[in-house]
Amino acid sequence: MSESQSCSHECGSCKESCSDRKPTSFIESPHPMSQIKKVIGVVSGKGGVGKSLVTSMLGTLMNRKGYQTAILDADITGPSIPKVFGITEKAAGNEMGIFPAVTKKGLKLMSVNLLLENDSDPVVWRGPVISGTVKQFWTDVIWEDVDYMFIDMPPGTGDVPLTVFQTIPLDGIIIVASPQELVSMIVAKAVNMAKMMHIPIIGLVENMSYVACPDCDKKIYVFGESHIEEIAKEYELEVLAKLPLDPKVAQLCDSGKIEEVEGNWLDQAVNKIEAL
Ligand SMILES: Nc1ncnc2c1ncn2[C@@H]1O[C@H](COP(=O)(O)OP(=O)(O)OP(=O)(O)O)[C@@H](O)[C@H]1O
Repeated sequence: MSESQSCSHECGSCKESCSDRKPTSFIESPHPMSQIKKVIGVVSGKGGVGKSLVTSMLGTLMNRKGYQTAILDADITGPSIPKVFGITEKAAGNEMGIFPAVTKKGLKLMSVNLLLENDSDPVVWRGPVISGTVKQFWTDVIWEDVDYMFIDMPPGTGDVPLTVFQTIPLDGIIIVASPQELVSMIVAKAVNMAKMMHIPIIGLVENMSYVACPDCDKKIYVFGESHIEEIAKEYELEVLAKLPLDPKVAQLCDSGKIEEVEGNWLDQAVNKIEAL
């Protein structure tokens, strides 16, 4: 019920129970010189499942299709995006803002590793400082003319993913999981967090799903049969891809050449993103 006839509509001064109270939005505006059309978060319930790989491959594929593409590396304590693209130079900036690095094929990137003196310097920062840095990657970086921005989210459901969900207007998220995670409650936590925050889930990607035999192409399910279809059904989500564990892909990541990746595993995900 509305508090009184004399409601000022300034919700900060009214009681929590007031029915006219509007939910507080923490969404931040990007830099005034930025133009960003769609923003997609790439999320995982825990670390090391291939979230950065999926982010980099999706960025590469959208860029190959002719879209202006960017990656914001929000994984502040475990940044891996510059390395897989072979970027070693530091970010430049002036009084107007910070400029993202640009890869060989023209993808724009921002990561904490572009700001640290040495790539191996640890980020020993408190949570609010880490969250503040992610926010600044959105507000202070000049993201000119971007059709699709992918955000490599920090793993889990903690403080920093929460900040990203609250401050950056995401058009949707893709959840990446390994076969082992799909039999645990970890994926469910990521799905439920997105639902709580009203962020649309574009779909699920299973990484390290199988190994293809180099001689006969037979799929070997090293971690047992996949459970992704059951999870997708339970949460009414779409399965976008099943990525193999592929030594060629690992080698491209290690040598900073992810933009040379081949394979059509993520085609369905790309189509879904284009249709957003
Ligand atoms: N399908 C795959 N085939 C080969 N190597 C892979 C595959 N997926 C991931 N890797 C390798 O596994 C390592 C971890 O992957 P990645 O950095 O993408 O995980 P992550 O989920 O982003 O981890 P974190 O959240 O800890 O940053 C990387 O060295 C990557 O090259």
